[in-house]
Amino acid sequence: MENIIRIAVQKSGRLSEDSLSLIKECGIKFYNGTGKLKSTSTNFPIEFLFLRDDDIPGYVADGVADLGIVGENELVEKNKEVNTLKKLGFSKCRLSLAIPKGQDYPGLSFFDGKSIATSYPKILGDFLKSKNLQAEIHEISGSVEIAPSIGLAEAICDIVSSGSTLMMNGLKEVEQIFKSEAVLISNKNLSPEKLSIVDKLLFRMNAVQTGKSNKYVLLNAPNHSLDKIISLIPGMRSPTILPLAQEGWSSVHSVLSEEQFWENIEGLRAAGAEGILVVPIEKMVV
Ligand SMILES: Nc1ncnc2c1ncn2[C@@H]1O[C@H](COP(=O)(O)OP(=O)(O)OP(=O)(O)O)[C@@H](O)[C@H]1O
Ligand SMILES: O=P(O)(O)OC[C@H]1O[C@H](OP(=O)(O)OP(=O)(O)O)[C@H](O)[C@@H]1O
Ligand SMILES: [Mg+2]
Repeated sequence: MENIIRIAVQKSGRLSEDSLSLIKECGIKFYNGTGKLKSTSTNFPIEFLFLRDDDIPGYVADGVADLGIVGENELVEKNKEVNTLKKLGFSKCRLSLAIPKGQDYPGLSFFDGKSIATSYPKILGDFLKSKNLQAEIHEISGSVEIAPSIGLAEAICDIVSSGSTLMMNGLKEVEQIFKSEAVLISNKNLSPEKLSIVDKLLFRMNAVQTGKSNKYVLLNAPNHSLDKIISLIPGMRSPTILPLAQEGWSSVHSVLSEEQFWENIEGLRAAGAEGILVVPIEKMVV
């Protein structure tokens, strides 16, 4: 079917919730009851396939799905020919080398001649090669952190986020070899009809992302400091200035990134701004 796109998302796991929230925030409605592996939106030409994340790059490369949401770690590991359309800013983690807590770590030479358990043999293999290290890679599909304690390997290479899984298993992180976040990928040969639907989806995703990274700021300021305040929070085109009922004061409305807000808050207060409100933005089209 040409007038509908198929997107592959993780069925259940670390990517699922944020992937589905993003799609819902784009105003796309669908049903995803437990156990249902396929679903069609009721208000956007998109069909969902709920899959294991390992299979998503391959399905998108083969054209079974037109789009997919997957971690960069899985994408690079599977080494499939797809386009990466967008970083999505969630499921941020890293792939790291870790060793038993009590071991001395002299640097990367530690791994020469050692055995390393991992679910990411390609990324690890490429890293070892780039450092001219010879190590034996033991590929296992999960619970990698257990490997050293059961004598399967002397070190591991696995996903780390907070580091608590490593700590609970008596390991310490010694090298970060890859940084990852969720990305939107697409098949390389989409028809013009499908590309036009993908463009509409990207437009919505950009509006959601831009909205999230910006804030709507309202404050009261004495009129004599308006020039200073406008220079600190210039906004999209320029701030809105409305007179307050009290003579000599104005309300200033502007849009700025959260970082800009924190960078400028002292300056705003020093210029006499008060009653400062910071409001989240749901969608923003620039
Ligand atoms: N602790 C974490 N914090 C943040 N992101 C993570 C974390 N663990 C994994 N991820 C990211 O989420 C992706 C999916 O992780 P998950 O643990 O759900 O995978 P899985 O167990 O292989 O799932 P599946 O059953 O779909 O194969 C990973 O490939 C990685 O990109
Ligand atoms: O540094 P941390 O915050 O502890 O996160 C890292 C852990 O998270 C992931 O597993 P997950 O909990 O998703 O379970 P899984 O083994 O089922 O993939 C990953 O495989 C690590 O084991
Ligand atoms: Mg998986």
